[in-house]
Amino acid sequence: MTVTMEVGNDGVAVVSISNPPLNIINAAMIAGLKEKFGEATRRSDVKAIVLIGKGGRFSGGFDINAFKKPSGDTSSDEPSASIDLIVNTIEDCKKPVVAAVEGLALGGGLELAMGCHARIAAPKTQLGLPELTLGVIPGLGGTQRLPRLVGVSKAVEMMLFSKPILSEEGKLLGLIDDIAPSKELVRASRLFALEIANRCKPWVRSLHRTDKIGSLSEAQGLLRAAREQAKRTAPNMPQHLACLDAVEEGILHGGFKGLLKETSVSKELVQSNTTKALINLFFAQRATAKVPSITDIGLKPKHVKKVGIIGGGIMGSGIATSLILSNITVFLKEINSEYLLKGMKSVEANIEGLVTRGKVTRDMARKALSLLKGVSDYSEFKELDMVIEAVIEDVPLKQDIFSDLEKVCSSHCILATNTSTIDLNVIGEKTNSQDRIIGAHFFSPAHIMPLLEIIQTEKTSPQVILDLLTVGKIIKKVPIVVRNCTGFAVNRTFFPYMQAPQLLVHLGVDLFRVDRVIRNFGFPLGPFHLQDLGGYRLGKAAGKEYANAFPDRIFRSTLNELMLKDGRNGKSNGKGFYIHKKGSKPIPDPSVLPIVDESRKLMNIMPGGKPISVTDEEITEMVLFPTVNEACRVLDEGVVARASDLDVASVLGMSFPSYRGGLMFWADTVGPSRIYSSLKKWSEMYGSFFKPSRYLEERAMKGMPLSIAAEATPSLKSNSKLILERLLLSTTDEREWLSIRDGEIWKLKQIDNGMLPVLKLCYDQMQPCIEQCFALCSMFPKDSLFCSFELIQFWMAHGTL
Ligand SMILES: C[C@H](O)CC(=O)SCCNC(=O)CCNC(=O)[C@H](O)C(C)(C)COP(=O)(O)OP(=O)(O)OC[C@H]1O[C@@H](n2cnc3c(N)ncnc32)[C@H](O)[C@@H]1OP(=O)(O)O
Repeated sequence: MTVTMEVGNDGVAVVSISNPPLNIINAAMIAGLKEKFGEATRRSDVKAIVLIGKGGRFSGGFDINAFKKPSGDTSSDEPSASIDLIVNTIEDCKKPVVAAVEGLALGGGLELAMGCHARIAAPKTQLGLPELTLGVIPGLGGTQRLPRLVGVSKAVEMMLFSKPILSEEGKLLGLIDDIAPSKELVRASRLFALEIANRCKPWVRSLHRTDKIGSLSEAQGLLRAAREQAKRTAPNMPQHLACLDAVEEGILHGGFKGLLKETSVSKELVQSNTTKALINLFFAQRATAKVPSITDIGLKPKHVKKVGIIGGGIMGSGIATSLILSNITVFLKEINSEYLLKGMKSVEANIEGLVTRGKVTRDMARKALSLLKGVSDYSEFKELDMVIEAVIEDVPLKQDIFSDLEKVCSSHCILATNTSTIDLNVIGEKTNSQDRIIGAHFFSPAHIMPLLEIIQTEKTSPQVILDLLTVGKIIKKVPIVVRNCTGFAVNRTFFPYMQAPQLLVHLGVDLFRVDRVIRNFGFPLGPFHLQDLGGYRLGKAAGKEYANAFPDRIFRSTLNELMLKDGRNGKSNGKGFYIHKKGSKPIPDPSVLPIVDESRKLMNIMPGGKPISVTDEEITEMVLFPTVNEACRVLDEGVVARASDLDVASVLGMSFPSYRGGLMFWADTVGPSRIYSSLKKWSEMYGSFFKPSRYLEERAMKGMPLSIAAEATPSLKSNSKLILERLLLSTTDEREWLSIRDGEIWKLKQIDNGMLPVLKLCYDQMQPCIEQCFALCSMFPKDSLFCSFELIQFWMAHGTL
């Protein structure tokens, strides 16, 4: 990480920031910038300054790692930077400063540029303030300068939706002063800066501008409407309203007061659980791209240009839509011309829907549809790079298709299936191509849902996995690579989520209450409503698979069968637990209650024949703790590489509320021991459905978080910082941890399910002791990685073991 300065003969100092790959801003960079700007201001040969980001990307913003401070630590580098760096050093600089912006300027990156007196951008540069997606607000003056540069309405839209714009739009809005081709960018910026110095161009301090704010009543009207919208669309995200408050403060009392408000609000938000949860998701999502033994072994991804899709139903047409929108040619195959036409029309309707919602332009839609070819035989399949089978969940049918594909496709063609439950080894049983068979499990609707579950068998080749991962990235999905098992990672983890509500209802709880409670937790729909969407035929087929695979923990409900017998198949025929009418919101259907009663009688599991009495909190826990329990098994069996993959999968695949950080992150905030003891109690009361898994029991007994993967422990040997993080310190009555944050060691105590810092220690002093401790621990089995805090303190005091 460096900040350098070069002064040219023209008297322009070019200050460059470099912190590859994204020039992320941190404390060292802030110090470097202050130093170079100080030098440039002092030097008499410098007339003007140009600020650039090295490596073709101006800056991805402030270092998000700095937001991961332990609770209670209110120090932060960013607030002081807002005044010290952006106002005092850059905006109030005695020499004009021009930002030469290329590639991207996001968050703190754009805020840095907005502090300059002008901005020249390369074409197609992304400009945005995405901080709200992380639970914080722009903290380097963005809430004040963006409204002053582009107007309140556009600024609020850009911040609340966290959607970047391109430099071309930025120029129209006044955020960018000029556009110059990448090669000319620095030269154009130098000239612009000199023109300001020579007073040929205005010297603008954007914090002082008011011309774009409009009248007070107009601005307040806009903010009122934005607040109403934020309350509706982001009810559990405090940062949305906080951001609007900061904007309003600046409008009412001036930009500088606005900055102070922004700073104080930022400090508070950084401590919030929402921020911690969203930051967990940010890093979890990035981690999914790194697959051990796949992405780290030097393979190069193959270019996938032509893909065949077999089946033009909801899934097939959704997948086709995703691919053609990313410039991949699709051959959609159906068994006859009638079904083919239906499939093609479905793709067109998907694209039209995206155009209507402003997600895709007419031009993009036309181009995408030109890449879609309908076929009813395999004659074009020889040329394909990949085929994705998306037919109904019928084992013999899928086996026949794969056997045909092996014959008609070239030997390098990837053979993927979109099955959501069936074992891939069974699907490929009639072929000799197991090395190129892979699961590509999309979530419905496939052109909208962002998750792609990639399933590898023990025979799938790493190249094939890498190629599908790359396709996933190209079509803008978040791919998680998982191992083959019934239901794979996502559906398997969530099958108890669909079953527990059924069990609760048979214990006498009202089904609509269950849905309401789960919605209040943050899911967009309750589990019964979700079952309506999937349909009861699909539910029955999937239920059979789980009953075969996991007979020890299945709840065999009669309700599904009775629903089908009553002619209810959920949304598809308008009748389920809810009444579904086109164009109106589904409403609870009271006529389903006698069916529920009949099922209750048949199952007869209410203790003493009487409905149980449970609180809303217990309902949430009885639905979600079994889900966490299954996630523990998925983790324990190595179906996913790390717990954070399940956080991403739960949010993107199952709509688990993002502000809770994902299933495993949330489970760790609840605490494994609480989850374990509740499940144990319920398993004694209501049976083996609730029986705690071995993994959960182990973690609960050791007081360890669920999200530390078991296989992570041996690799700790090579990284003493990580060792420290993982060293669980057991004392007589509390759980205590050591944690390293920004080079400092914190002793944390578990209080009210949260980890609070109670002591700061010196890392350098502690390090040799920890290494000795680890050397000692490594002589024992993995499970004995425990040592007491008192013992470490003793070593520290005596300097030896
Ligand atoms: C005070 C301020 O107002 C507060 C802020 O500035 S908060 C930060 C605002 N900025 C953002 O939210 C941008 C976050 N980053 C992104 O969205 C994407 O990284 C991007 C669109 C910029 C680039 O995407 P892409 O090219 O796919 O690169 P991506 O793999 O995501 O990132 C590369 C590496 O940089 C890291 N990174 C990206 N942005 C980061 C940030 N702001 N802080 C710390 N690390 C960051 C990623 O974790 C990844 O690290 P890894 O290689 O160790 O996994």
